[in-house]
Amino acid sequence: MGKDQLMAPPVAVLDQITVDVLRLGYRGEGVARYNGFTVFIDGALAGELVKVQISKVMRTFAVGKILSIIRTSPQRETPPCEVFDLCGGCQLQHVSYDAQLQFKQQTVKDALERIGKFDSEVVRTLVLDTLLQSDPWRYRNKVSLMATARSGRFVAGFVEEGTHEPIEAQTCMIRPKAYDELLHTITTNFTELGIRPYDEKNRRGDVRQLVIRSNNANEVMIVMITQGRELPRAELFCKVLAERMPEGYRLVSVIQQKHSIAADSTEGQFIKERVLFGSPYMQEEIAGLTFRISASAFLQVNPIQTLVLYEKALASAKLTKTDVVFDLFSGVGTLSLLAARQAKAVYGVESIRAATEDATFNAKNNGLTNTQFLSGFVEDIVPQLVSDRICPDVVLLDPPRAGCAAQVLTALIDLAPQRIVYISCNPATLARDLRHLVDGGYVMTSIQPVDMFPQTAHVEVIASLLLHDVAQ
Ligand SMILES: C[S@@+](CC[C@H](N)C(=O)[O-])C[C@H]1O[C@@H](n2cnc3c(N)ncnc32)[C@H](O)[C@@H]1O
Repeated sequence: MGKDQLMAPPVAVLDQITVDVLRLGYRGEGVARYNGFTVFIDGALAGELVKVQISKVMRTFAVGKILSIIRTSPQRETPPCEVFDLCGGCQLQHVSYDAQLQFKQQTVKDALERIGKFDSEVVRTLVLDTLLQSDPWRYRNKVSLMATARSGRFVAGFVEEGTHEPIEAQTCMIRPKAYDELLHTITTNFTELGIRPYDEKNRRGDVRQLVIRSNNANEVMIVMITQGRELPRAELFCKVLAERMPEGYRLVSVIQQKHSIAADSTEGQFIKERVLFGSPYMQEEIAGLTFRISASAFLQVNPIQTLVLYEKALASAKLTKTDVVFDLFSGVGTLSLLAARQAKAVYGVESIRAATEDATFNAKNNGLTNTQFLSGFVEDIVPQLVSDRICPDVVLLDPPRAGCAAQVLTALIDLAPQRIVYISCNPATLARDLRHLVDGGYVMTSIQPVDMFPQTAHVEVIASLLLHDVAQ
């Protein structure tokens, strides 16, 4: 049992205390100690002295709100976004960009030491500086917005932290400026045509979530996640929207994704998709290849940093024309096809069927004949590949935040590829999985944080590993 768990909390709700902020926590919140007890303070920066009012007390920590900043950090900046304090989208707009990059590097180091139990000296030498984005604003090519009704108007926005409540804002500093006008057009159009937001309380209405995606050519896909029924006047909605696109933008696709929403849950379950306008896909150009992307398929959301991420990952993979590659969690085959240009053969594995179909199409469309994409869970497909005696020289891994299942890592250790390049969006699960691989005979050669999500506390990491025998 930790020391904190043994002591009675030295603070109560509404107490006012003054504390030195020691560091940022992994969500970007300030972390302080008060009489040996941990206090988390949103918006406080390391090195600041802050007066705080306690808002919540738990057994091992308390949460406080800043009343005043007595000593201000030189890293503090004025957030340009008017709703920064409310919105759950960004956590670090109040931190200078240099300090954001350092914070992300430190988050990765902390996870490797704390969760992976790696030696601090090893971590210090392996974890490189975070790769920056030269213009760290308005980078997203996709936003997912919650819908609600306010005073008879249709409203859609990022949600307030810890709630399902969308925030109304004139603009958002991490999406393209043209999305402001586009969103205004969509929501006005919805209101005028009687397309209603889904109401969680009485379980009525249509659109629960609105997804806007665009590509390098400013072509736009709109996805409406709705409950079961057909959308009223959908055809007219699409026609008006296509006519009123922001200058330089073109509507290429409007999709309704129907979800059932169970009576005892707010979670929806995907039922089927209906193309209301244009194509079921959008296109994107990445490093000289063209990709088609279905509405339900994953694509990296920061196109500029995606190039940096893939270039670094492939440089670490050191592919040659004799290498057989597994690209696990392959999405629409972006990394697989880039790898296929340098390797003998690439096997991609992806659980979303539409994404796997996109990947197969993309390979053919780009004239790459040395790839095969398998639809299913990595946990099921990797053993099948093993039983077919297909052994990789190199494995690329890019799982979701949960990381890799232990059985997948164990299977990879048995397969013993010479190199593993693990791309992760969650340092905690990465650290856990690296420990598994290192205990299984791999040596970490570099850990490269990449800033894919400026202004947020999220960090992407490329971990490169060599089989121990090769590393010797
Ligand atoms: C972080 S994305 C990476 C996709 C791709 N590498 C890219 O850069 O676009 C993770 C992908 O893994 C898929 N996925 C999630 N869990 C999976 C599993 N257990 N087996 C196979 N694919 C899975 C998701 O659908 C998603 O496409």
